[in-house]
Amino acid sequence: MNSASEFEKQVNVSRETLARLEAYAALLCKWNPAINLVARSTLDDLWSRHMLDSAQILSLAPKDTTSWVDLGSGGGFPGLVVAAMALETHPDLHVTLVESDQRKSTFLRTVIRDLGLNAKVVSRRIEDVSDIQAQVISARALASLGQLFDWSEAFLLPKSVCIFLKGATVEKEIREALASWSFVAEKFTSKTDSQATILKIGEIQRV
Ligand SMILES: C[S@@+](CC[C@H](N)C(=O)[O-])C[C@H]1O[C@@H](n2cnc3c(N)ncnc32)[C@H](O)[C@@H]1O
Repeated sequence: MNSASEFEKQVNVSRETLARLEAYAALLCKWNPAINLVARSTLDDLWSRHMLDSAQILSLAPKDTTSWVDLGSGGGFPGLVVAAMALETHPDLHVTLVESDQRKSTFLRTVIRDLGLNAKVVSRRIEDVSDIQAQVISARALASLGQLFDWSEAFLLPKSVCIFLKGATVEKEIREALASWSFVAEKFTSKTDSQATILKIGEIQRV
């Protein structure tokens, strides 16, 4: 899938949402040579590898979700895609993107401003943020599951869920995380990569 129209066939979005995502894609392609937001080799497949991969997680969030934190957002995946789609489906949802790289943060703020998204960027290291909690915490391509739990702990509310996009090592990561954490995980096969798993995790507690 290398175009917005193919994306549209897989995800039910309005014309306005698709136009927002196209504007985001155009900004990403413009900025990418300078600050390497995504691997250059994946740009030809932007709509599947990045847009659809990110889009598939919004429907996993509880319907009443109003607060979402995306850790290590990089070029905005999945957080910016969630924020762009949420304007249509979750109008009260606010997304916080935590990204320590200053140039990537500038890019993220530019997209948020240009697209009018209900989102903000916290340009600090995740481990230094202690004043933000959210109902959903997401991350993609950031760290092992155990490290993600360590980082997510400060952001958790009593009923928060974590939605993490994981690769082929997911079972090993779950086994290792169980040494320090108890949790209930639902697994979903990714629509974009049969080797990838989306974890929706609740009831997270340190043991
Ligand atoms: C491999 S990239 C993945 C980006 C994006 N989530 C994606 O899937 O395309 C990891 C991102 O996390 C950021 N990052 C890594 N460690 C971090 C930390 N401790 N605090 C904040 N950001 C961090 C990096 O700057 C980088 O942009």
